[in-house]
Amino acid sequence: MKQTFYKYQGTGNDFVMIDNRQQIFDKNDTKHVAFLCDRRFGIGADGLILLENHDTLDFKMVYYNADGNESTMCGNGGRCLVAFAKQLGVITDTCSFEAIDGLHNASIENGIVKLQMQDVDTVEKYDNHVFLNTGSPHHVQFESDIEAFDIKIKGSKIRYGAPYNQVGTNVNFVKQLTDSHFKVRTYERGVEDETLSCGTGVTAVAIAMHYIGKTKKNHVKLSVQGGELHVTFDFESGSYSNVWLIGPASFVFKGELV
Ligand SMILES: N[C@H](CCC[C@H](N)C(=O)O)C(=O)O
Repeated sequence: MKQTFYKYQGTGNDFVMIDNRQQIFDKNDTKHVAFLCDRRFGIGADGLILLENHDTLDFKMVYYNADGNESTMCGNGGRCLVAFAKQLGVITDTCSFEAIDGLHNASIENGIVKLQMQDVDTVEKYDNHVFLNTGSPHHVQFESDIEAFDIKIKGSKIRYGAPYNQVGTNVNFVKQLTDSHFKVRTYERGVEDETLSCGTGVTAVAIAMHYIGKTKKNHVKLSVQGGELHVTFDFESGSYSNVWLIGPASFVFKGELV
């Protein structure tokens, strides 16, 4: 049976997108998801996203990492899914959808998607890093040689090491550029390599930098390998709310596998 696949990318974090409102995709076939994401034998992507119907909201998001396993929230994927839903005519310029971490509001204008992320009430500050969950788990630490260090070696060591171990975490390396602008490179769990951008990752970095006092701003710019993202938030009595991830989401390709 012919299946139509789309590809989108958000600041270089790329995804195979499937309109699964008819529920025809086999969600348990991990090998098939990994094949579709394979950059040599398949279509190639950091992850795969299903758009599904929802009883009360505009749609539902199901996210898989490139390793074929369903995973936690993908911020760039969520932004791309909003653009995909608009292309399909499921929405016009605003929407609300359900993802694995709950409800998300979003808007799209001129290819820029604003995605509301979950509130963050807990930020763990350690001597040399910060850990928090922005819909996916994120380890955040400074890296002075951010252009030239070996992210795959350093990132996988942290991702698989204690206390994260097999379940793991995403690992974000940060360099401060100004009082509200940071460079970020991310080693992503489930891709097991650097991605050109990580949406929940830059959201974690923005909040972590504010939490440890490296920025006093509540609008932070993050420069990633694949472009630029913005994160805005409110901070009150130790909690972060009204958190928004803002950036471009672009259609790349539509095709069929027979
Ligand atoms: N690899 C992540 C999920 C995707 C996160 C990233 N692509 C984003 O944009 O947030 C994890 O398994 O925790």
